[in-house]
Amino acid sequence: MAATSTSDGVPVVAYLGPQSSYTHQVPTLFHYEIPPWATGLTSHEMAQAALNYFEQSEYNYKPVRSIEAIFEAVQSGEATRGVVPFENSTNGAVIFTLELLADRHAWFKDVSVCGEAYLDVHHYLLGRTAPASATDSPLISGTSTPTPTTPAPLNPRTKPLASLRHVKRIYTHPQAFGQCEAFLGTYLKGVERFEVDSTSRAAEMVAEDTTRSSVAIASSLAAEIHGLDILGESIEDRADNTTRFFVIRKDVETDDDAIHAAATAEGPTKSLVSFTIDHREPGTLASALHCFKRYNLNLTSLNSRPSKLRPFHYIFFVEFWGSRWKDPYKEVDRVLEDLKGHTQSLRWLGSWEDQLRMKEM
Ligand SMILES: O=C(O)C(=O)C[C@]1(C(=O)O)C=C[C@@H](O)C=C1
Repeated sequence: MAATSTSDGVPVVAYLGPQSSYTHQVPTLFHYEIPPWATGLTSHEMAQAALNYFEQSEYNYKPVRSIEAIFEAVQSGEATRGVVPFENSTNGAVIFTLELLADRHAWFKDVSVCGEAYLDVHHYLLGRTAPASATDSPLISGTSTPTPTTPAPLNPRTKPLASLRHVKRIYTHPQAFGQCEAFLGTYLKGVERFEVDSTSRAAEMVAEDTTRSSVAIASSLAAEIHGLDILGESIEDRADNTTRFFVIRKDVETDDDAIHAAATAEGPTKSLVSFTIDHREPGTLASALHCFKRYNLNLTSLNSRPSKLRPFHYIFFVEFWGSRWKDPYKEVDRVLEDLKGHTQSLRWLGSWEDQLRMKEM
């Protein structure tokens, strides 16, 4: 990772703490790609190896409390890079990150996206096994019963590994709840849910719960770190559950080395922009999007958040093929120029190597 250094000369990477969150397990924390020592390891083995690797590595890893704190650490210069979740293949966009990228008050005006990473996410149900009297009761069947409101309920992919009858509270990150609905709806229906800042924080809280009646949805690594029992494994709704993370940094526009590296890199690229439009006129959004078609720049994602300028007015986020730093035919340059004529506000939010297309090469 080419990085400017912090005052002691060691680059700092901010992630969602405490240790063992999924942002902590992103391979990007090493070199933007899976390191050679991790080839062939399962994600759990890789995460374990990663923790050991952190000790001797040339980066300082800084766990922070929230996604917002990752942006703050990068904007203030406290961290050289930050790793934030952007979207999940089952549960969609991570709105906390979109909200921060919307940056309505220009608090993070120097922050941009400089990389991405995809991580297979397998969730575990962590807690304490039930006292003997409760474990005596049989486990429930594992098939959801159709009801008038849910005529075709999702069936979970796995069964609990132990009785869950003693469970009174479930803790996790809101994104993880959305990825495990079938398991929760079948085995923990009606149990009170508490949203916390990260899956690893959820595991930490459950480990501190002396009543032993709460559970966390977190990684297998979190079970190990917090000494929790695994009450369910691979409880995500879909086996192909994947989260895409962004790597963020500050001041790329004045980093000649980074720009040179991006300009000479061979892989496919992607960029992200945000804009607002006056969408009271028919066709304004279509005209803005048509700019990308004019320069043959494929769109890969479209998101929106309320602009908060007036009700039902939006900030749109558009991701597309191409890089501001590797733009021999000036398509990205020209699309950014053309967009100015179709938007009220416009911000380029980064260009980076497209890891999805890299895998296909
Ligand atoms: O809580 C964590 O462990 C995170 O890294 C956050 C996060 C997310 O926000 O998407 C990351 C991956 C999973 O999709 C669930 C939670």
